[in-house]
Amino acid sequence: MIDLSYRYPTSKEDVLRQVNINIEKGCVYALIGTNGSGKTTLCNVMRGFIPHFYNGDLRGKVLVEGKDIREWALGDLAQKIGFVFENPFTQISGVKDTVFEEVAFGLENLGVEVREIKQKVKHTLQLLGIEELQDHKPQELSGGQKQRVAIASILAMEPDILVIDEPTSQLDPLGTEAVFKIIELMKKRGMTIILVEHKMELIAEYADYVFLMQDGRIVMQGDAATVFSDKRVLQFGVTLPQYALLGIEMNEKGMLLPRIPITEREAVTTIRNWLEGEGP
Ligand SMILES: Nc1ncnc2c1ncn2[C@@H]1O[C@H](COP(=O)(O)OP(=O)(O)OP(=O)(O)O)[C@@H](O)[C@H]1O
Repeated sequence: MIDLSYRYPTSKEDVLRQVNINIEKGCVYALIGTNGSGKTTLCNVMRGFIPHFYNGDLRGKVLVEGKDIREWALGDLAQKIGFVFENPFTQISGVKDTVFEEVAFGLENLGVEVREIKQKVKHTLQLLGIEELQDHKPQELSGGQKQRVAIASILAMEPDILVIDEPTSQLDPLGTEAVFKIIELMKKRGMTIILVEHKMELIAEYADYVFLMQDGRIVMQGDAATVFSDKRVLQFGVTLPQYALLGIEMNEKGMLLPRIPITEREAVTTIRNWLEGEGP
C-alpha cells in the first residue's frame, strides 16, 4: 500500500491516512490499535471490499501482486485472499445441514468439481483436527467449534493470504488456543496472515511483524520484539504483553536485562540468565 487514504461515503474525515505498508509472503502480521483506529477498514481494503462494495474516496495505491486492487475482479481476489470475520455466526452460511457441506460451500460457489471438493474438504477437516464434526449441524456447534469451521471453510479454498479480524474475541482460552494453533500451522505452510487481535501476549507469541494504528495512521511498525519493547506503544492507548511490561519495569528499577522479553518463554530464560549472571 502506497500513500493510502480512505474516507467512507458517510464519514466527514479520512479514516485511513497515508498508510504505507508492505506485506511479504509467508509472514504473520498483526494490526493493533484502539477501537476506531482503522484496523477493520484497512482489512476491508486488503480484501477488496473497499473499493468494490464500499464507495467512498480511496486515494493512493494498493497493489496485489503488482496489480492495483481496483483492477482485480472481486471473485479473483476472494480466491487469493481469505477473510475470517470476528463473529463466526456471521460466517456460517445458515443454509447447509452439516459441517462437511458448510466447508464445501465456498468451493461450490467457485465451481470446483464435486470429487475435488470432497477431497479438499476432507483434507481441510483433517488438517484442523475437526473431522469428527463433519456430520454435525453447523448451527448446533459451540462458538469455538463454529470459529474453526468458519476458518476451515476459508482454508478449503486455499487462499495465499488470510485476513483474520479478531478471531478470538468471542472464544474462551481453549477455543482461542485452538485458533492460534491453526494460525501457526498455516504459517508453517507458507501462508501470509494478517491478524487483528487485542490480546498482546498472543501477538507476541505468533506474529512476526506489528503495525500499530491510531486515527487511521500507522504510527509504529516493526518486528514484534522491537515494537513490544518500546514503551511508547502505551501512549497510543494499547497495552504491551505482560512479560514486556515486567521487563521494562525491571530495567527502570535498575535491574538491567540484556533485552526485553515479550513471551513467557523469553521471560523465563532472560530472567533466569540474569539471576544466574549479574543478578539482583
Ligand atoms: N461503514 C462505515 N461508514 C462510515 N464510517 C465507518 C464505517 N465503518 C467504520 N467507520 C468509521 O471508521 C473509523 C475506523 O473504524 P474501524 O472499524 O476500521 O476501526 P477498528 O480499529 O477496526 O475498530 P475496532 O477495534 O472497534 O473494531 C471509525 O471512526 C468508524 O466509526
